[in-house]
Amino acid sequence: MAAARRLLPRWAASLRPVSGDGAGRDGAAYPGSARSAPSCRSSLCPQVSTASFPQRVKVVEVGPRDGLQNEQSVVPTAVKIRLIDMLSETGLPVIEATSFVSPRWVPQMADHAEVMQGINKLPGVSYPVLTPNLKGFRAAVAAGANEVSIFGAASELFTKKNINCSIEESLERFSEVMSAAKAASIPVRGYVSCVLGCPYEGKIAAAKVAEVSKKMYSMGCYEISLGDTIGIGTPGSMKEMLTAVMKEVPVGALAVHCHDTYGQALANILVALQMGVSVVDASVAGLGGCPYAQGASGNVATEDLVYMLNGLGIHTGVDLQKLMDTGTFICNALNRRTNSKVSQAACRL
Ligand SMILES: CC(C)(COP(=O)([O-])OP(=O)([O-])OC[C@H]1O[C@@H](n2cnc3c(N)ncnc32)[C@H](O)[C@@H]1OP(=O)([O-])[O-])[C@@H](O)C(=O)NCCC(=O)NCCSC(=O)C[C@@](C)(O)CC(=O)[O-]
Repeated sequence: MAAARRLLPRWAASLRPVSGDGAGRDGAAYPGSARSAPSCRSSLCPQVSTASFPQRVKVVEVGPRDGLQNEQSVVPTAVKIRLIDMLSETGLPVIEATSFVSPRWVPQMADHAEVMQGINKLPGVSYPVLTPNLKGFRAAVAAGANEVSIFGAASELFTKKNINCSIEESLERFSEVMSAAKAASIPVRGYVSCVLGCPYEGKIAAAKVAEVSKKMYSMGCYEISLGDTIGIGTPGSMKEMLTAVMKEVPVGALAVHCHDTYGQALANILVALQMGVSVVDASVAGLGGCPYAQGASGNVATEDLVYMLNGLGIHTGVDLQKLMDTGTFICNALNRRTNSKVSQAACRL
């Protein structure tokens, strides 16, 4: 594997995976204020062996980008800024803020510069943005971005629909972004979409996912986020795919990004955790989808992910109650019901 230098964001050192035997886990369920956050009553929890789980998980919040990019009506910039500012107060270490893509392709993200300039960036929190090419990268840096993500896919047809080029061409564009990012000392995250299935090609071979992931990692991405874009995977296909990818990319550099279309997201994440993955993407209130994967529902709700991790005694640093309040804020602003089962239950109980 090529030894490209990877620029790590500031928070990386404290959140690298710790393959654990369970000893020394602090068990602090809700760092900060727990207030009325729902607790995992042991009588209701399945008897899961936590022996192979990481002690800490870095939760990457993608709601402001992955969530809002798919909204039909225009979300006011002020609402996006408020959402990000509220998320910043929850203890999340990474909040994907927006994307510097063509406004003709994704009109919902056209206010990317205003969002980046309007948010209150807290120390210790990273606010990455998507940049598909050099043009997007330059605009992102001009708007104050200090971390970016490039986004490819393991499917030719999805790549064409999403960023209008082949996989090979996308990698060429990404290498231009990588060079510019390296010169500017900006860390780059890499997404690989359609890792468990494609809306246009159907099943995607795990070997293809491993190949694209390896190429993006070899370019210097510090982390590869494996996207089940249409949420079609199961714990079985997740295990098969991760087994292939982990032969090419160290598990410490992998994240999972699970949409919940088929209701499999948490189960798939659990398998990934058992296999040593310690970075998980999620979207507050389960907002979102992908404009180029019709019918795909949002990412796993961040509230549900944090609830599950709390129940496993895995540290995230995220305040679940503040997260639920943020979910309520954005759902009210969008006039929609939350997709978070935890928030729904908390309202009923
Ligand atoms: C990549 C392009 C731009 C190629 O689009 P293209 O049309 O092939 O680009 P082009 O280079 O031929 O340029 C055409 C026009 O776009 C402009 N342009 C070119 N680049 C940019 C830019 N960066 N920002 C703003 N404008 C740009 C460029 O200047 C030109 O403007 P014109 O001269 O016609 O006025 C386009 O396909 C695009 O913007 N796609 C957006 C894709 C997208 O945002 N998809 C959703 C995110 S991916 C996702 O959700 C999956 C993920 C990450 O969550 C993981 C998962 O779930 O699997």
